[in-house]
Amino acid sequence: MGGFFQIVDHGVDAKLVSEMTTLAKEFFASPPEEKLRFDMSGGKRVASSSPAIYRQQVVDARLASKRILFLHEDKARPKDYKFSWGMLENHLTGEAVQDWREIVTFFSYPTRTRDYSRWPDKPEAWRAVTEEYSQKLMELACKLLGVLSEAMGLETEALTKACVDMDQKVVVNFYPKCPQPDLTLGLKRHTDPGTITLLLQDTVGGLQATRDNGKTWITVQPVDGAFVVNLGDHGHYLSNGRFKNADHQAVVNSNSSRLSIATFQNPAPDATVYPLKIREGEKSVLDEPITFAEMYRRKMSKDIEIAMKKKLAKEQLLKDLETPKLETKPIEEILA
Ligand SMILES: O=C(O)CCC(=O)C(=O)O
Ligand SMILES: [Fe+2]
Repeated sequence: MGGFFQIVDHGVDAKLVSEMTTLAKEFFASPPEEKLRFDMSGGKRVASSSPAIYRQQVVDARLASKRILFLHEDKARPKDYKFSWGMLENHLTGEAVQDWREIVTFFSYPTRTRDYSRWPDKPEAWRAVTEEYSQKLMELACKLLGVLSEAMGLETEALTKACVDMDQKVVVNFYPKCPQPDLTLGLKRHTDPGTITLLLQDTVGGLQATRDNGKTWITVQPVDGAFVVNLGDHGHYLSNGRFKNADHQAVVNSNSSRLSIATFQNPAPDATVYPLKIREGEKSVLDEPITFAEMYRRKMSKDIEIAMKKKLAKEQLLKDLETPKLETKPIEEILA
């Protein structure tokens, strides 16, 4: 289905997986102040040497506090509750950010870049469990990349090597129950930028894939103990489009909250992005080799462009609705 497959018997201990989810649920049940200590909205890695980035983070954290308080203070919700909380503005485009989710992120590889001060220290066991989980998932991801390399007719290490010093980021997504789920999304439609993603989802379900450009969406049914696997843009380019970068989104519902843990395997920022093999008669999906950082920059600016266009179209529509319509007839009809 649309670029996803699920793996069972993957060798990651079931106990480790259940500890990881239990601790994550405990974290999201903690008070907003506690969670905000680890706010990473904007997805930035903390660079302590860069005061500009640090300031940006403080601003983001304040914005996000509104978001989390809205979510948790039921008392503050008016009776005729409308979709009102997600209206944080993207400071670049003015587009409303409407994802109905909270996230916590662990930048876990390369290990030398780990900043434990940004890893939640509560629940206490979480750090050690996450360390083990991220290591096991790194191993599993490399195994999968080995199989995929062989499927491309390359040496087992080909895809891993192309990542140079592979990055890993663990993102824990918590989607609270939503009173009006049809007005929002847990996570807007996207493709993951990296090489390969391993997702652990609970039994609620909400991940959806498409293969007809968003006309229909198919739910990726939860399979107990399985990892949902998809390739990202980098995997797509390296395979010259043979492996699809899965187009997906997450929906929310009014009955229960949902938890998913996404482990993203990305190449190093300066790794080269270019097909590893171009089969006879095929054209390269890329005009020239670029770095992963450049690939990511292009993706982001394209996303911003699309968001801007949408915003302009919306504004135009509102303007059109305001202008009274004059009846128009061809001149011949009027003169006839
Ligand atoms: O929660 C999900 O099912 C999807 C998560 C996802 O796509 C992501 O974090 O990139
Ligand atoms: Fe994703």
